[in-house]
Amino acid sequence: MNKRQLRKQLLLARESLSVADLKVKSDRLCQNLKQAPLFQQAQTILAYWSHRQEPDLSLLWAEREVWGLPRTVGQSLCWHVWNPSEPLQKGKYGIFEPDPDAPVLQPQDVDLILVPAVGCDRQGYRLGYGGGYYDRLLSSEGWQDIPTIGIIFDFAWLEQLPVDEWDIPLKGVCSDRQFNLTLEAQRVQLM
Ligand SMILES: Nc1nc2c(c(=O)[nH]1)N(C=O)[C@@H](CNc1ccc(C(=O)N[C@@H](CCC(=O)O)C(=O)O)cc1)CN2
Ligand SMILES: Nc1ncnc2c1ncn2[C@@H]1O[C@H](COP(=O)(O)OP(=O)(O)OP(=O)(O)O)[C@@H](O)[C@H]1O
Repeated sequence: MNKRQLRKQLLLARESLSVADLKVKSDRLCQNLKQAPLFQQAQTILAYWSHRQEPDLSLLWAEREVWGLPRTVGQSLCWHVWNPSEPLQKGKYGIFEPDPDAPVLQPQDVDLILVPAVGCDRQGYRLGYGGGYYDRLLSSEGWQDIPTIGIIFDFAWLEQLPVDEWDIPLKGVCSDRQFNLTLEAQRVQLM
């Protein structure tokens, strides 16, 4: 299957989850993240506001006062400081975004990126909505060395995704069933 067909199939499966199932799975996923040393040791974490039944990270908001949320600006993502008590506004694609006047986060301010995904594979490759936003971000100056964790429900964790030359593998994946660093990330950490 190519990326477009896979995206369609995985989005359909995700959007068929019941509200109750979505909550149970999202809360389990948040618990798995909370237990990961990478999460515990990170100060400033970039997250996302759930869209189209993505795992809902709400259970995490109480864990930190400062988060980073993205705003799409042209072809890029701009990251703003967000405190969970602050309101968000609907942006392009209907996704909730932070106030454009909120302080901007630079890569040196960031310890961890929680990357929303439609699917991930064992090597950490990611399928997104097809905009290329995270691929462009993670290939740009300053952003390459920040740990990245793909966030998905377990059914979207596949053996192997089709890979394009611009795809950059994530360091790990977290689902409602497990948190896993890729073999490559584990190898680099051991060195
Ligand atoms: N919650 C959340 N916020 C996020 C992302 C995300 O994946 N999840 N993004 C991650 O990048 C950025 C937004 N990226 C998006 C990219 C494309 C579409 C979209 O709706 N695309 C069209 C057509 C795509 C196509 O060419 O096939 C569509 O799906 O109908 C939506 C969001 C920033 N914010
Ligand atoms: N580093 C990059 N520089 C320029 N263009 C890029 C880069 N990475 C990806 N793109 C462009 O983005 C488009 C979408 O890529 P892809 O289908 O892999 O997106 P995605 O990872 O699913 O989407 P998203 O990150 O928005 O969720 C591709 O057509 C590609 O041309």
